[in-house]
Amino acid sequence: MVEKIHTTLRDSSVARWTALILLASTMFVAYMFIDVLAPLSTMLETSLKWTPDTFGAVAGSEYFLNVFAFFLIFAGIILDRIGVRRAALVSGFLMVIGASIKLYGISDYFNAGGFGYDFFNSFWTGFPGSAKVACIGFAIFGCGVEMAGVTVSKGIVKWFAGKELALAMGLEMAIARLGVFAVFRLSPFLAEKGGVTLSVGVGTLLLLIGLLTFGVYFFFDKKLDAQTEALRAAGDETSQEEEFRISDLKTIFTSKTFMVVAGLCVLFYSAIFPFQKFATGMLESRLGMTTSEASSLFSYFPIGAMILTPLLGWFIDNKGKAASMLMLGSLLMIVCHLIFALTPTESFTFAIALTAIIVLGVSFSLVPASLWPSVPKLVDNKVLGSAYSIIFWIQNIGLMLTPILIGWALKSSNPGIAEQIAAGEAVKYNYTVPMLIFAGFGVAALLLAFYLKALDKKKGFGLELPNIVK
Ligand SMILES: NCCCC[C@H](N)C(=O)NCC(=O)O
Repeated sequence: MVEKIHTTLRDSSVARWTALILLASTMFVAYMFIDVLAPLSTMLETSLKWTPDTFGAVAGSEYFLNVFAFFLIFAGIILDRIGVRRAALVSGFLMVIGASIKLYGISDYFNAGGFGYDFFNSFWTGFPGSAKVACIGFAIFGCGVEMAGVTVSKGIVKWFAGKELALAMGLEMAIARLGVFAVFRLSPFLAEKGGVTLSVGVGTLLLLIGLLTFGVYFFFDKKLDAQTEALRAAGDETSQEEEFRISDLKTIFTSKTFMVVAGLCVLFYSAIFPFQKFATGMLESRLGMTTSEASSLFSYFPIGAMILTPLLGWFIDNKGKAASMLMLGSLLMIVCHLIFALTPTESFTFAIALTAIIVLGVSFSLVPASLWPSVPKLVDNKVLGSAYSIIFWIQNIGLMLTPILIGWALKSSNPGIAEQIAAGEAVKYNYTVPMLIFAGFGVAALLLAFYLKALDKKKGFGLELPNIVK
């Protein structure tokens, strides 16, 4: 007799949380790689001649193909068509390939005249060949990491919809933040031992392990799909999933509320991720610290977010209030960036810097914890992958342009400093203008958060309501 299945892996909490850990482990190493060079801006300026604008351009290159080649939009469509497990593998491969190219660009072998060195240094000579190769690699890595982000979000909805969705998303982000903490501690340590190549080399190796973790997830996902299919065939699962059509994308682009959420996302994140790239340099300059000390101090930023994001996720699952949290998160961000920008040097102590970093970490948990689980309330499940990828795409435009803008603003507001550093003088950049720009993004995000709350009240999407259906 064939046993009839009434439940799926989704109904087992052990299986559900194991699937989450597998997905989140890859994001842990991916987020490590994103910021592997972030604490090393000073070292890169002396070893590879990367001035702040070069450093900013390399940081922004992560998003280049996603934005200009519309890769992220395709990634969402591909995801909605081929499903979570296959998209996870594609994204994992892209990350490993891109990271390997970036590693080659900054390697001693390349910079001692290795393959391609002459070619990459033969044009646009103001931008080092090492930075050009690093940009190509980071742009490919960027396709992988953003596709992984969309895939993991859809994967979590697949396993946790109607259950602990915001908590699961919060935990996934917490694990990713732990990766940022780890890299701010590990990268300067490794760079001191074996140069920037060792830091990036270890990051690349970890990504390979992340690809294997996605490989293990593949089998979990396959089993869940087989069980869900069996339930459908037996008639226990009533709602047959509708097929995704490209024309469905129109519903996303024409949703005003969705576009407001996307606007808020780009403004908020433009003042967070690009800030991470410049924070070590800013703290070195403002507190007169070494790279390693400044990087260790900044590592508390993701730690605050790591602890709070799952707790806030739990709160949103059970009590709601996501739209209000978006407002509070934007407000806290403005205050912190203004502290970095405007506190006079004599008052900008270690304690003030640490407090502002921790409060910024709180802001960095309030917004992601409330923003990402709100997306399924705004769009149909069949276009969810595309919806996440469109938000990420809009966000990526900001993440690409902001480091370029900040690098340029830093150089322009400090005339002559790059030349003095190149000549070996111990001078520091002044970060006031870049920090004011970050605060400006926060102000715009706050205004949109107010508007979103009003829209939700009028249209009733339930952004302030709990996720758990009792
Ligand atoms: N360089 C940052 C990559 C992560 C961007 C990604 N699109 C995202 O927003 N993830 C959610 C998060 O809060 O980390």
